[in-house]
Amino acid sequence: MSELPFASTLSTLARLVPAKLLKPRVGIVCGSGLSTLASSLRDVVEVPYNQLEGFGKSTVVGHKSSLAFGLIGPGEGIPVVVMLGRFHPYEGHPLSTVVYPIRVLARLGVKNLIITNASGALNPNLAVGTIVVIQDHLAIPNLTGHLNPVFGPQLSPDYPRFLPLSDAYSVKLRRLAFLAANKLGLAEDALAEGVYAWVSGPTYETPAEGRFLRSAGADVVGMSTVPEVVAAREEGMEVMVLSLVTNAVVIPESYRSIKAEIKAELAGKPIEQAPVQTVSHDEVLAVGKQKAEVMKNLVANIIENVSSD
Ligand SMILES: O=P(O)(O)O[C@H]1O[C@H](CO)[C@@H](O)[C@H]1O
Ligand code: HPA
Repeated sequence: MSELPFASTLSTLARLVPAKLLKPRVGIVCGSGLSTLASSLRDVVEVPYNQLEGFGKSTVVGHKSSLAFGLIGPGEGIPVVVMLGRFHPYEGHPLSTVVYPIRVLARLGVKNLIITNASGALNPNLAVGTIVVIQDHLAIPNLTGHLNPVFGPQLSPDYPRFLPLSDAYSVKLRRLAFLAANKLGLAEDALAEGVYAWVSGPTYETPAEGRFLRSAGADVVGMSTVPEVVAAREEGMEVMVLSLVTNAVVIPESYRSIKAEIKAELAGKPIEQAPVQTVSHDEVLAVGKQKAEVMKNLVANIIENVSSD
C-alpha cells in the first residue's frame, strides 16, 4: 500500500486549488443522484478526477467525476470538499481505489465526513424518500464478495491493526442531523435511524437475500459506503452517513407457487397473480432528484454547526 500516490495527488491539488479552499473542514461524499449537494457552495473550484493520480473514474449514471472545493455558510464561510461521484467495487475498482479519495481528504485535514447514498428499504416502516441516519452497518464478505479496505499491509504503523467499529458512526454528527431537521421544520418521519447492509451489487437483491438481510437486523441496503466509513475511521475522522431510501426491497411473505397455479388452472379455477415488482436505477435517480433540495439544506445546516476541531 505504500505505493499510494499521495504526494502527487496533493501537489496537483495545491497547484489547482486556491489556498483559502485547500484546508477543508468537512468532506462530503455524494451518492447516486445526489451531486447537487455541491450547489450550496460558493467560490467553487472543481478538479476532475482524471487530473488526480490515484483516482479512478466514476462510471455510474448519477455520479460525476470530480472533487469540488468551496465555501459554505455565512461570513467567511466554512471550507468544504465534495466528492462528486464515488467508486464502487462493482465498477471494477479495487477497494484501495474505492477508499483512496477518503484518504486524500484526511491528508487535506478533513476531520468530519458526511457520506450520502441511495438505498433500498428492508424495513417496511421506511417509506421511499425517508433519509436514514445510519447507526451501524453489516458487511458480510460472502454477500459483498470483498473483504475489507484495511485488509493487507497497514498503510501506517500509527493505524490500529484491529480497528474497532462499535463507535463508527459519530454521535456528534448524528445529533447535528436531527437538530438540523428540527431547525428546517422537516416532518417527524422525514429523518429516521437504522442499520445499513453493504452488498456488492450490481444486481439488486433477490427476495431471499432481502429477507436474509432484514432478519440479520438491517434496515436499508446499498452497494457503497461501508469501505469509505472503515477507511475514514482508520484515518481518525468523525463519520456520518445519510442514506436516502429510493425504493423498497421486495420481500414477499411467500413465493408464488407455480405448482399450485397449474393445479388450480387444471381444475378450472385459475389464480390471479400481481406482477412482480422490480427496481431500476432510473427510479433511484428520480427519488434522488426529488429529495435533492432537502438533502442539500440538511447537509448545509449540519456543516454550519460542526464546531471547529
Ligand atoms: O450507494 P450509491 O453510490 O448512492 O448508489 C446506490 O445506487 C446504485 C444502485 O441503483 C448503487 O450503486 C447503490 O449503491
Ligand atoms: N439495493 C441495493 N442498492 C440500492 C438499492 C437497493 O434496493 N437502491 C438503491 N441502491
